[in-house]
Amino acid sequence: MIEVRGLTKIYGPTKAVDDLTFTVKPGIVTGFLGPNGAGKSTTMRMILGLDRPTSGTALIDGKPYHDLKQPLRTVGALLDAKWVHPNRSAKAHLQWMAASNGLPSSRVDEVLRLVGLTEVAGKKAGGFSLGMSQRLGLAGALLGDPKVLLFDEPVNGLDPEGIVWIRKFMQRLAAEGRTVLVSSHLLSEMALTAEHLVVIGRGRLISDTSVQEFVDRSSESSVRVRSPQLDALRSLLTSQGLTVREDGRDPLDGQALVVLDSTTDAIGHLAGSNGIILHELSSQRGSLEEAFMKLTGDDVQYHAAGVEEVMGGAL
Ligand SMILES: Nc1ncnc2c1ncn2[C@@H]1O[C@H](COP(=O)(O)OP(=O)(O)OP(=O)(O)O)[C@@H](O)[C@H]1O
Repeated sequence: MIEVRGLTKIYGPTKAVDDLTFTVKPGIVTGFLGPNGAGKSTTMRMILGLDRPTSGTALIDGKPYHDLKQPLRTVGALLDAKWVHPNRSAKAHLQWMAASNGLPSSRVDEVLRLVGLTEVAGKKAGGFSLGMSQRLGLAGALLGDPKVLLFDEPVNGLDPEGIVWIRKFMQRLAAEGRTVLVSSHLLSEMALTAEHLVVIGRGRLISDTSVQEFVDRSSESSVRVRSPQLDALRSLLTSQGLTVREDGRDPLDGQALVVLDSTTDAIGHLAGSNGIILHELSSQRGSLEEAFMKLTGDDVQYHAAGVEEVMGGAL
């Protein structure tokens, strides 16, 4: 379990992390989401004792990182996959890590197998692709068989196959009962990976809910209906106080209506009990990224304002 309480970090004029409070529970993947510069890395660094908080606390299994007796046995982290010595083999790198942390060298072969690097264990890590480097980083994080894992943007720059692999791997680690915190600036990726979401913007907490709740709450939901009795349907819906929009986007389908803030169940019942035939009844959702941008819009540190300024200047 990770407990963050009133965590704050100030760098000169910048409040990188601003009074953050949240808990990361075991058994599920928790996504740590925010636009670039929101303070995700700084928060993770403070949890891992790499940065000192200006105020507040970050506890791992009830203790600050520096009070952990054998940190690598409690918490593993993947912050920057490229910090490996380029001339060392993957195996030598892990053996060095194990030796310097008092972990048995027998664990090295085990973690190489877990991340699927056994075949290339003797190769120099400097020649590894990003995907292989990420796997090596994961192997390092798992050396001490820790119950708590932190990953900072682990899928950044990976190809689709690498992304799916990492996603499944993190879910497996959580299913084993571990606490898994993964940062990302992509909601769509987190929606597929995590069960719970901690969302921040400009260092502040925006939301701390299940992924489902976050998606339901933040994306506009509407229902698209087609009917041979469109006029009767429109009158019925508006008589119920529903907001209805014409949707002519598919001329081959004929005319359709879009009903805002309602459900397919409610409209199906209403049409059925009034004897109106429906040819289509489908729920529509705004894209997740749209929802995320709407929610964090005011909190994005570097707005695309530059673009408007350039455009404005050109006009
Ligand atoms: N060592 C530092 N000195 C000064 N400012 C810093 C330092 N580290 C981070 N910051 C600032 O703190 C803010 C948060 O940065 P942080 O890297 O934690 O964000 P992030 O959410 O991880 O974003 P990204 O995905 O871009 O890394 C930014 O404004 C950043 O410029």
